[in-house]
Amino acid sequence: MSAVITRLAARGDGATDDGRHVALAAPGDTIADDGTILPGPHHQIPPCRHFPKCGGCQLQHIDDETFSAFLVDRVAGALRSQGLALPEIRTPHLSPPRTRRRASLRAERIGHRIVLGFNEEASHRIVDMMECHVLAPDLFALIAPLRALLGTMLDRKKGAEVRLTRADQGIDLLLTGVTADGLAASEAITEFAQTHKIARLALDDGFGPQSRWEPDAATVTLGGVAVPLPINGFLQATPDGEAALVEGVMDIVGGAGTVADLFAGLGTFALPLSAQAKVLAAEGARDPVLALKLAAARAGRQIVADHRDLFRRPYMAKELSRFDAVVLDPPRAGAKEQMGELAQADLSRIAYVSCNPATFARDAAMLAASGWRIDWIRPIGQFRWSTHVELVASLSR
Ligand SMILES: C[S@@+](CC[C@H](N)C(=O)[O-])C[C@H]1O[C@@H](n2cnc3c(N)ncnc32)[C@H](O)[C@@H]1O
Repeated sequence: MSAVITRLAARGDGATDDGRHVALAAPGDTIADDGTILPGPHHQIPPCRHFPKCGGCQLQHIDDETFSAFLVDRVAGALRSQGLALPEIRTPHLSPPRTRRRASLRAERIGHRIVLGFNEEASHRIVDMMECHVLAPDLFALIAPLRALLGTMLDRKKGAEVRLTRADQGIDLLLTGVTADGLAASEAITEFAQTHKIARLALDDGFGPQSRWEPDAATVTLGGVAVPLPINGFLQATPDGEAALVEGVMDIVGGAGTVADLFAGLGTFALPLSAQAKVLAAEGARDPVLALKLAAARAGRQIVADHRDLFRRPYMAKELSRFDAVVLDPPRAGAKEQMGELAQADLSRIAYVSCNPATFARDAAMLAASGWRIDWIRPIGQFRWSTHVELVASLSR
């Protein structure tokens, strides 16, 4: 019996109403008796030759309308599984193709060749990247030259990791698992960095990252303030994704006079907020806290940066009650340890930014049990064509 795909499952497989999962099928496709996928109106031709082998994208075979619906479904499904009523779910933001400004790639020597790219889907094998429809052009332009550079420093037995992040001054590169001893290696690094106008090139051979090239201190501008960019510092994946998240957060807590920004990183939200409000920015990693402190002081922004592990030492309800509003943007694990105190705080507004709908829904259910309600949620598809879903949510009481 042929069957029709009616939705996408969480991992991106097409699913029928009777629970059959079919890889690479889109909603509206028909599955013939012999398993052939007969494309429907939402099935598009994947733009990249590496799809579906490359683990960077799982959903290039669906159109944007279906990708948006997938993001909404993932958020709604997570809320339902916690028994939460569905709030208004706003139209998702989708990052356009070729806008990703940070990426973590793998490299390996195979025979005389250096292969460099994302891992294959569910595998340790690397897809040697010849084109990419998600990386921004300035990041992709470095792929071929990086193969040549890695050829001079990659050990035959070991793989390497290549992290690229766009700083204000150019691309910030971190190469992990390579050795570059001796004059020839140093000269190769300098020549590469000069030729490609690299902002910083750091190497980590197992003893921590060491900067080998940084003619001007690398910075990233957040909320109009240049912040020193730590090696391997966290930035939202795309500039437009960051803007959509900041817009959502400002919408929720914009008028507040005092705001606590929990899991603040380099100040993606704290810095724009500090143009009008006094901000407490709490963050568990030392380097971003120091960077934000320095940048805020130089710019005369009213930010107190607190180096604090919010899993082990969450803020107490009494401390949070001093603020008009709270912004939180925890890692994928969510912020369970902080929720009990947050739920009890004398506050009326929370902006919750999440990179994991499941932990967001769990945390929101803890808030809902104390009388908080979710006003609206906007899914954010920063990782275009991937199953990675982010969101910004407004909670109040
Ligand atoms: C998703 S990032 C968000 C950073 C920032 N809000 C932004 O948008 O750029 C999560 C942040 O939480 C921090 N973090 C992770 N575990 C933490 C903990 N236990 N306590 C405090 N911060 C933590 C990470 O270092 C990271 O900066």
